[in-house]
Amino acid sequence: KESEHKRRHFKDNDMQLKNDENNGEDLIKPLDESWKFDRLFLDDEDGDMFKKLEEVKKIAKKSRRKASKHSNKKENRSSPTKKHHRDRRSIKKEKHFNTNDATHVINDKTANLAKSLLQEINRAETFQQVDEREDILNELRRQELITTRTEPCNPLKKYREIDGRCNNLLNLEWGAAFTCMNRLKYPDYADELSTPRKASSGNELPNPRLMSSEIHKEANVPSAKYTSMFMQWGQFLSQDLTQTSKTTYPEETVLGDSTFDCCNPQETDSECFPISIPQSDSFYATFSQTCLNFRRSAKCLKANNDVRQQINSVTSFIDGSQIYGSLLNTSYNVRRFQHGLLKTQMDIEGRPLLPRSNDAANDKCSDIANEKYCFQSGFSKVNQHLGLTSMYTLWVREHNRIAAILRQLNPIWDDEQLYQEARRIVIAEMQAITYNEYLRILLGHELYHSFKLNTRKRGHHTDYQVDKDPSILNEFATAALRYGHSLVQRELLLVDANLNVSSVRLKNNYFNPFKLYEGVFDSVLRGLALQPSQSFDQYFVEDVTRYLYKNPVEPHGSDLVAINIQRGRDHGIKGYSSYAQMCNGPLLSSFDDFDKIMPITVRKKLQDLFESVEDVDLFSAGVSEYPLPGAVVGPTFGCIIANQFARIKHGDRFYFENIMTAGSFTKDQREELQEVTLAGIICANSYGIDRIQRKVFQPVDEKNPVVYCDTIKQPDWDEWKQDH
Ligand code: HEM
Ligand SMILES: [Ca+2]
Repeated sequence: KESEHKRRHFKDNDMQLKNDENNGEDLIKPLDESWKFDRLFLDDEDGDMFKKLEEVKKIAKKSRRKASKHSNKKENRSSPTKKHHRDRRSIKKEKHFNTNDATHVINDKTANLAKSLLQEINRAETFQQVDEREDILNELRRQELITTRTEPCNPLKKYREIDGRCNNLLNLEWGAAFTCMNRLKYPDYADELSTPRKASSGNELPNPRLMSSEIHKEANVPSAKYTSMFMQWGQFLSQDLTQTSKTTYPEETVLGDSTFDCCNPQETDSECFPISIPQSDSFYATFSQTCLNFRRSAKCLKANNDVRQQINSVTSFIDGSQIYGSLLNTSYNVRRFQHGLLKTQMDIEGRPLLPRSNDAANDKCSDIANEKYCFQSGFSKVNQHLGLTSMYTLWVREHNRIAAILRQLNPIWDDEQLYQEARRIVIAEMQAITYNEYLRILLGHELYHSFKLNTRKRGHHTDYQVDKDPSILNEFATAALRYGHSLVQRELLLVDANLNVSSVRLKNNYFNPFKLYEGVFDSVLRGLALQPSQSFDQYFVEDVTRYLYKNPVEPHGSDLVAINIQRGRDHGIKGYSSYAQMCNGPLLSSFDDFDKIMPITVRKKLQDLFESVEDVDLFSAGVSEYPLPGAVVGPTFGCIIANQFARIKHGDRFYFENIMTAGSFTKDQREELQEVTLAGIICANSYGIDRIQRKVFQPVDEKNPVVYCDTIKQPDWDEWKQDH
């Protein structure tokens, strides 16, 4: 009787999805209350655990079969060539849009966004099947890194798996580390399967370094609206969500980037895809530099067909994986295994820092000869620059602070329970800051609300939606979220307790986090909160376009903008116009249409460089769009970003505002967490900061004055006393 009951649920859900497809109005339609996977288990607490696991497996199998049937159909329909023609035809058919600026572009938006989100739910199935080819799994097992993979999921477990598996109990690998990225649009490879995108005529696309130096020039335009803390949160968050793997195996990801010198003519690696520097280049030519190193992202072995996909080596969820790691062995490396704490070491003032790198000889950062050690965390880029390393430090401190509070409240909890409970709280705090503070500013009112990204205040909750695929979208990782590169400043300010200011130039300090040992943590955070970031626009600072990762013995570095453009082509990301159309409806059928969305100067350059409107790279045009009203980004990046954050909110079984799931907080706990702010976290974890503005992503002004830390609300941790 019970299984019949469950079957009925599944059937209902099929119908529900069909209805959803016909309904373009409601963006994310809540499914019927009875259709809550966790509830099937939670309602029946005495049931036999083994039977439940069997049930989960059966259901997962069934859904895979369904997905594969579905995807076969889809594949036929969207074979690259047919799809190509369809796109062309529809571009011709649609009307020109007759608006004057980005404000009007979104008028028609809600219905279109809704449609695109629903279409993607189907696409997700095409790209995200779990392929259990034994040879691949064996290879992964051999690496002995993905240890949790062979264990069955426990649907009642209160804590997330480190590798993100078992979050979605119907699709166990959705959002897990080391799975294929998802996509909004079918990839556009020159050979339709794998080779980097070319112009629609078959010719080469414009040179990425030329585009960078012509369109994305160096310019210093500080923002009046957001601080460097906003930039820093964006980068920190991006490292929780996505890291495209350069290698097929997890253990090589740290070193993968620079082990091949693709500019060396002797290098025969087939994955090399170097960027040539035009002879006319006014900067690199002075150093007789003719090439920038670039190696293609690895092909995802789990993809279910021959069309190349890329690998996300971290968990797609906001789950603190940059702190805790995305693989079990990384997570063990950073734990102290005592009182639930993470490992730390002390600065000269006796304040906690991240632990020492556990591979100083090979981390390409530590200077062992001079006894200077870089830091270790859950993610390999932690040492990239001082602002980033400080943000990581803040969160390791926060974890240990919470673990200590919990231990006081519940002295009987052991290391594992303290670690997991502190981790669960820290993740909730990161989610609260992201949805409540960060996205509100990034996306502006329209997109933020239409994608239901708001965190609800007191008394409210969210419902998990098992049909939402949280996996990171390639377009989000490879173009839209890289919007943040436009916000990066040349220098990082250090502001001491007496407001004396000094600065550290980015280009001279890549992978040079040693100042933290001297006790600059507080000064870095004050600097991030007080300094404006660069504006979001087509311009970038030279510290990233000429000196990226410059090492002390070289006069120049690489060019991040050229790399972003090349990366888009490497991943077969379609041209900008197809995303602009998907997001906003209006068609960009001639270059003149661009004038409504971005500066004329940019349009003219694009027109000079590109043969055809549909060839323009997504990253390049996306960063050039005018911002939406009240937002940082423009309509196309905004829509891709909102879409992704909707997926990892509604499609995360452990999202902190969910009720009726294995990992749900109590109502009172949830309400405490809903009010967490980054200002509060900074106050609680820095020894010398006693005042700060409440909204740290926005500059200090009359509406956002500097206030004393003790006036900033902190959660009431008594709610976590076990028998409370
Ligand atoms: C000083 C600041 C920053 C530096 C030096 C930096 C540098 C880099 C580099 C070198 C890459 C790899 C590029 C490639 O090989 O394709 C990258 C990727 C990326 N960056 Fe940044 N970045 C910075 C800030 C930011 C910010 C503020 C954001 C977002 C708000 C951001 C978002 C991303 C994303 C989403 C990726 C792609 C990750 C992936 O999936 O592989 N970055 N960045
Ligand atoms: Ca993550």
